[in-house]
Amino acid sequence: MNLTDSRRVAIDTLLAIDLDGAYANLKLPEILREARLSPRDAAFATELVYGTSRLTGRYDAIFRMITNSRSMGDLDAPIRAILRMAAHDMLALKTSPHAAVSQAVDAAREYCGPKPTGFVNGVLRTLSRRELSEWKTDVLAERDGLAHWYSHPAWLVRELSAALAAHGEDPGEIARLLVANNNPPQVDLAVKIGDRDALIHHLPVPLEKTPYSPIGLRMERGNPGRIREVRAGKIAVQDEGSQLMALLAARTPIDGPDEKWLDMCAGPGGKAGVLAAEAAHRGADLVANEVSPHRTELVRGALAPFPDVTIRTGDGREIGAAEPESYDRILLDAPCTGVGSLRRRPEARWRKRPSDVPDLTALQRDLLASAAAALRPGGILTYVTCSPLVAETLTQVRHATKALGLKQLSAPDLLREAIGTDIDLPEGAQSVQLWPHRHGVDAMFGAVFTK
Ligand SMILES: C[S@@+](CC[C@H](N)C(=O)[O-])C[C@H]1O[C@@H](n2cnc3c(N)ncnc32)[C@H](O)[C@@H]1O
Repeated sequence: MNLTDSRRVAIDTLLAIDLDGAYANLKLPEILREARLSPRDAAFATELVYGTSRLTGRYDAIFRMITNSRSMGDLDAPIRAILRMAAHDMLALKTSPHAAVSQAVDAAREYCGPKPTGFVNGVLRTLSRRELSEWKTDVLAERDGLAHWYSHPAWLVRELSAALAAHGEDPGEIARLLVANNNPPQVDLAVKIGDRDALIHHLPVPLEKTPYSPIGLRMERGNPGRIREVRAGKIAVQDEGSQLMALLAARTPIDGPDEKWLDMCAGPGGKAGVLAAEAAHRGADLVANEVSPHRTELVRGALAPFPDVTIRTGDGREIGAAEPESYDRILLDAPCTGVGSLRRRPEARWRKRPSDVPDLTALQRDLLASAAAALRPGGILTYVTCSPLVAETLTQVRHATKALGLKQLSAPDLLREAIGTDIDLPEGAQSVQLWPHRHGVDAMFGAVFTK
């Protein structure tokens, strides 16, 4: 049996991710376009790429056991990709060991010549002799076994456990969180223009209402691009957690005028779309600001149905000084590690470093100071991250109240009262921290302040 086209596509994509820092969601479609696979083979290649990328840490731990601690980094890149893919083929997709091993050996020969075929064959045969549950017991018993088995960097597991505890959750839930990070998310849609209850019956794919967001629809399967309203920008693909944060920013009641709104870090324009729809209903003017020119163009695309929004490129850190006390309502959806949305980006967790955090938290602090200065007294500032890490969330809230003198409002109460969302959150929490394993959404954080 020759190497199948779907496995060749998977190996090429895994190599590009490993060697060139490619993103699976961009590279795979490019390679699939050239390969012209049948829809079924394309789906198989997609599962191989995404599944292998998500569970790389688990498979590497098993290979270290089989090879007496030989590091995967010492192997040639194609052999690394082939072994990981074959492990996923066998252990997760339940391809027969005979077929999976023979495909891997063919692949090794095609990519690297005959020399490594014996090694690949031997390692995979050893892997196939034990059940998944037996490997699990052994890997979990290792130091950092939880991180290895659930395929996350060990530092990140420590940070996520600390975040669960700090946000009032049970840190014993960490394994459930890691499992949820390894499950591909459903597709959520936000209805920006139109009535969700009327639309749900007229759209060409089966949809349900999201459990928490009053503007959300959920698709378990299918291609949102088939929906005309999605192509027209009236409905947008957006995680339900992000929808809730945008609604929190838009609907928190305010004393006095409510006319000038700012989205300080708007790219690529997801939450700005929700804000624009709300601003249009309520006669407010929205400024959508973004530092990166390329991402400003994405905002322009996302806001095409809302021509009244002012879209501009600029550094949010300068707005406070340039436009002091000018805005009634500000959303600061801050640049962050993004470790709350690991479900979406299978390779992302391996690219984050603990050393990324201090630069980001410094930027977040500067943006918060600028937002606080740009807010008029009595205005509303909503601080959001797609990360639950303590340094990016609760530490920044403390900074906002202690150093910047902002007053925090209860975001859980506001979710209930202003958005009508009854969501299970820890008793006494003042901020909202959502979790994939608890709420089925990205781990978004939101805190609301006034000054
Ligand atoms: C978390 S993303 C925002 C996501 C967006 N609100 C949405 O819902 O689609 C953070 C954005 O902040 C931008 N950014 C980073 N530094 C900035 C700065 N100094 N001023 C303004 N925007 C900045 C990044 O380019 C990125 O687009």
